[in-house]
Amino acid sequence: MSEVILTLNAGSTSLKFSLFAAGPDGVDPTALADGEADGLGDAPHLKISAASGGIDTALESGNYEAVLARVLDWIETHDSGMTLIGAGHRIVHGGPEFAAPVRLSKAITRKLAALNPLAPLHQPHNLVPVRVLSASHPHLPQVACFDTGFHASNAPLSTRYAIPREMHDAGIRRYGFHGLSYEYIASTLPEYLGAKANGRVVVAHLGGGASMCAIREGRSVASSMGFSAIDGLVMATRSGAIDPGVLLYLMSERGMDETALSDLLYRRSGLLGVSGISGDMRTLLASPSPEAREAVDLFIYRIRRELGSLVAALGGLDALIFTGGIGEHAAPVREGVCAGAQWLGIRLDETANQTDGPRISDGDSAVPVFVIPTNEDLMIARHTLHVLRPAVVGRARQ
Ligand SMILES: Nc1ncnc2c1ncn2[C@@H]1O[C@H](COP(=O)(O)OP(=O)(O)O)[C@@H](O)[C@H]1O
Ligand SMILES: CC(=O)OP(=O)(O)O
Ligand SMILES: [Mg+2]
Repeated sequence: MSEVILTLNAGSTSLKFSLFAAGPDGVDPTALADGEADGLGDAPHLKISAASGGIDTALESGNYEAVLARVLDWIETHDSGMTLIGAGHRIVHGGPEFAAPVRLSKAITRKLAALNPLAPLHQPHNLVPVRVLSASHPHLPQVACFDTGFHASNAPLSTRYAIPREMHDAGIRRYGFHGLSYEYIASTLPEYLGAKANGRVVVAHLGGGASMCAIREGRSVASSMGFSAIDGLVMATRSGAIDPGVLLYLMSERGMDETALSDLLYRRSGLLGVSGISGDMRTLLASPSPEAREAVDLFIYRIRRELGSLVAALGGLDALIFTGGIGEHAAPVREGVCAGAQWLGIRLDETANQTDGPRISDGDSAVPVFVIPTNEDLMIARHTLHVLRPAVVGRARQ
């Protein structure tokens, strides 16, 4: 009978999940299965991949209750004898109060729901499976793992906006996101960098949401995202950094209110807004349209500039890492970034870049450049086990 952890990463139209066997103390949990329910808005579809046999099927209902029930049913009826001992959730925002992973209670879940306006594209969706599981499995321990948590090591100065102190004290400050991804990457650095793993590293997490993080001695020093997951780089449909004066102008001259601005900044901008075609990097790279080319060029240009800023925060650079769907698979994007980083002594190995690395810098490069696949789910499973371990061990002894 193997004890398993379910990890969940819920978005607006998709629910990604993985199952890990807990394993003995001190040993990494082992992946048993992973899956995704997508098209939850219109054409719900569930796919589970497992060595022991998965499923790939349309769903009658896209509501989270039905989807989660189906996943739990698969776990319970699967013949490998799995016992679910806990669920770990990616929760995008921990606000000023939560940085370390925490076992969820009703009171904590309510506090996290109060942060919904800070991450409207993520937080409300992240919390739906928490409530669904609390209702269907009231005794199953659930753990929240925060995307903001890894950046708790940022120096106070780097978290501050130049606004009145009272506002900073009320939580209006930089947080940073994609922390589970960065923490996982930081944990793999010794394998790729040896002694340099403790040095100054910039990681570019380039996916639907995109950000960059400066890491020193395995800890976050600064990030391109701030108070919300809009700041910094160009993203699939998010603008990234924008002069706040533009927003004031749109309010006064175009009568745009909070709802309209939120829709603009989160859903109609970024690669989609500039190209007018798509927010998907694969589509843009394959498109002959000049607007698609310009969107990709802007994406790359902003990464180059952010790289300079993060190198300044670190006082130098010992390694550059690409991760996330685009970072791991889009060779032309990495090529563009590295071509603009020659001033740092970076030299690309074009052949290695075409085959996604892992090492994509050549022998003459002053700074090694790697492609490292991220694994947010494993990071959630590690945290969840760490939080639950005393309870799990306690229960086993009863
Ligand atoms: N082979 C590829 N070439 C270029 N872009 C890719 C490739 N594979 C995936 N991507 C891009 O990765 C992005 C999704 O990244 P991912 O990290 O999976 O996103 P998210 O976690 O935000 O859902 C999409 O823009 C997709 O086009
Ligand atoms: C924080 C964030 O942008 O997350 P995602 O990349 O999943 O959209
Ligand atoms: Mg992601």
